[in-house]
Amino acid sequence: MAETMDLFSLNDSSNDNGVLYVEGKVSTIFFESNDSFYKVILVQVVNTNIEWHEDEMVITGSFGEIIEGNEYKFFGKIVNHPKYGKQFQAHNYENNTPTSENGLIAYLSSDKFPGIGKKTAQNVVYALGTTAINQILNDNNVLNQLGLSKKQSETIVDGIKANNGTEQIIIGLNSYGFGNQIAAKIFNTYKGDTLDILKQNPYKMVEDIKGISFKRADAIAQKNGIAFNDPGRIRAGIITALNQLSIKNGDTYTTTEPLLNMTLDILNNNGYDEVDGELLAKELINLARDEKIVGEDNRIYLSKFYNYEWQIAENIKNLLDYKSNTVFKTEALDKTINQIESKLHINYDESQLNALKRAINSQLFLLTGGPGTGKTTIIKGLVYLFAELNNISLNINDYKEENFPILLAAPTGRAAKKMSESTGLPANTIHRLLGLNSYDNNEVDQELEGSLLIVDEMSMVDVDLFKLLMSSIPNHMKVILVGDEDQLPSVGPGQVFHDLLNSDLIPGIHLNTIYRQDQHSTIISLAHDVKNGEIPNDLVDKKPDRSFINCNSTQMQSVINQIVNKAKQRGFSSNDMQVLAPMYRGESGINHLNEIIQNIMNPKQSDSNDVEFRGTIYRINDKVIQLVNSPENNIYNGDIGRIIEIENGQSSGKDKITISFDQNEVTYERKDWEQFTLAYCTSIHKSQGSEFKMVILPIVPQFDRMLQRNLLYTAITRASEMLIMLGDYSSFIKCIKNNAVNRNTTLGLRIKKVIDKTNKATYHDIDNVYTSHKNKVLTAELINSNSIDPMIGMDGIEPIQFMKE
Ligand SMILES: Nc1ncnc2c1ncn2[C@@H]1O[C@H](COP(=O)(O)OP(=O)(O)OP(=O)(O)O)[C@@H](O)[C@H]1O
Repeated sequence: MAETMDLFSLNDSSNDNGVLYVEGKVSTIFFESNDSFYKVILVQVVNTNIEWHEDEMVITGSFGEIIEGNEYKFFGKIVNHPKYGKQFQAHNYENNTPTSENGLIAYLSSDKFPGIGKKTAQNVVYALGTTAINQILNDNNVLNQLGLSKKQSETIVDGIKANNGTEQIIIGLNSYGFGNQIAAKIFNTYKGDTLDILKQNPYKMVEDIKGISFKRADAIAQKNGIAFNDPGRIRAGIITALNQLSIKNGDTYTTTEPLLNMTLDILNNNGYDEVDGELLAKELINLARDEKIVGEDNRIYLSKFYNYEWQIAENIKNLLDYKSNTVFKTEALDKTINQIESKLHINYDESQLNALKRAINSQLFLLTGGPGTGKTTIIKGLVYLFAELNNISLNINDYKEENFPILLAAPTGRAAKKMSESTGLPANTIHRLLGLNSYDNNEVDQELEGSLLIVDEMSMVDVDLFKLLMSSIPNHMKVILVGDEDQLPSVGPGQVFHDLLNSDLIPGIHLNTIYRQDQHSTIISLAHDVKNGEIPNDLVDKKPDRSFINCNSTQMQSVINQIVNKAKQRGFSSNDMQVLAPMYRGESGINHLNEIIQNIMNPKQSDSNDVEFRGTIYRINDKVIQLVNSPENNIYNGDIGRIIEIENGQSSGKDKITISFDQNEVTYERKDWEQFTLAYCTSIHKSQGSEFKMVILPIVPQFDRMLQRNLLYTAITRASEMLIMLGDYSSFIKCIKNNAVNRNTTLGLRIKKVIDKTNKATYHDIDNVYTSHKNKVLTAELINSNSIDPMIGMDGIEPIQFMKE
């Protein structure tokens, strides 16, 4: 039986069964959280079964609306708070304010229950007694025998849920063990229906609420006796599989075989019976009907990604269609660019001049090029050109009342800082620019204000963030997107910059001449060789700025030890020096290398206040990296900081680590320590957007699955002065030869469809969801697969069922 059902029977205090309780009148609410139900209250104790000799007691827990002056009964345990002393931690509670029959009748016949008169209310109360409300909440069928009309029953049930339900819902959520914030999220999503949904289809939460995993829903469902082949379970399995596949592969869509394989993996786990393939195919169709997923040709999308790609394409079209009143003539441009060249002491080359002139006259422009080809130089030139031509002051002190009209942004804090340093103007992360101040934000309320937007490090922008960015850009704003398309794609799904460039429909330029290179610098030319798939003859030769040390995995520890020790002796700080590796696990993986380097760069001192978290030791002065976006703290995935304070929990009851980042300091409680890790060695993915004086790059056969050209290219291009490659020569060669397969995305296709006037198809009239692809989707691929029954979905399903209604 559901746990919530048990809870409601707690009203009878004879049922306390040794559970500790405190009954009392609430005198004050000390604290009430804004984003959860957590409260700290002071209660005048009336009755309790714990050892308590004082009149008052502090009680904490998740409560709905607590009314001062009302009496409640709290169930829980005594805890000893290091600062505040003994408190009662409640996991459950009930309103004890006595309910008389007359009071209940007056309540049910009040205007909260339109259409219910005194007589009907009496009817209900006389039949069910003073626990009527709880009984109805528990099972509204108790009203069936009372001769009420359907409408009357509905009014009573809905009214009780709306008016009285919160308390019961929160108790119910407490009993399922949800933390405060997630409980508040669930309640705010389902309101009065919360407990019904948890009881009948907890899997719905997987579709609706970020942070509820399939496993969590499975555990609740199991308690509530929901069958392994329940449609809700299968749907949630499919949605979870689609999500996991897009996270794992970076794709915006998948195809049947991987989807079905992963769905079955998820569903048939935890000792559950095997789910019948036909049921799975049926729910796939239902999900498409409910517009949770979309099928097109042989592709299957989460609706979100399908819609995002179309929306981005339409936003791009709107920008490109915008007819600006001011088109600058070539002579005017030449003259102004000349002046800027003198001011900045630079002579732009032909393609740079071309980039400046075309970008300034385009509403949307793409600028790409490898390292040192002048992207930053052009960003600065464009800012000056735009300001000069539009008579705009670049002195931000002149903008006391109005916003600065030129917006500069990048996906990470570090990249934004670099932009700001090179232009002398303010730059922001894209999250900050859009005012996204929480992890869950997926809507932007306001359009951006300004006349020019330049975004750098575009290769790191995923489809979610780009959709948000594009939807907040007004059509009159000029947009310049800058990046290096040969770098690794974004961590999140999509390959936006690659798709924009390859659509061939958006104006743009590819800078090819390498400028940041003197006679002694060979790193950049190596990067360009790698990018072009060429194996340089001198890859392993010792150069003034790079070297290659041949070693195998077992020698890695000793080699890294020697290199880092030597670099330290030569005055390199841990900020100047960055070890980059592709994977976390293994002898040459990030975790192990971090341990080795931590011992050299920040060894244990007799008085160091070390703390441990999941096998990693942290101490003051450790270099650490943020692993998730935390817009509320203005800290983003990939930001590097240093531990400046460790508070050991003896005095406060909570362990805390304070980290200083470029932009600010953040204090993390132990529960949030998974948000960062040591950063002496970081992943190549996370190093995007950053540059280091010395890069140490171990590449070994153990990294096999990751050995791709864009990985090596990204790593090499992080080094500004020195590059030390070590490991296995043939693994380096494998990287150069392996030009990574692109991600599965269709943004380019959407852009072509939306922009290409000859092709009439648009988002709104594409009507090919599963159309006629039954055979392709559910037979050919599956028959080729040994792991799946080739007849999945074939029995009893007609092609018409695959069509969107
Ligand atoms: N036309 C030019 N003449 C002389 N020097 C130039 C020219 N263009 C760029 N440079 C110089 O080349 C160096 C690299 O340029 P820049 O930093 O703009 O390249 P980038 O493409 O942004 O590189 P990265 O992506 O690695 O940051 C800079 O020192 C810059 O001043």
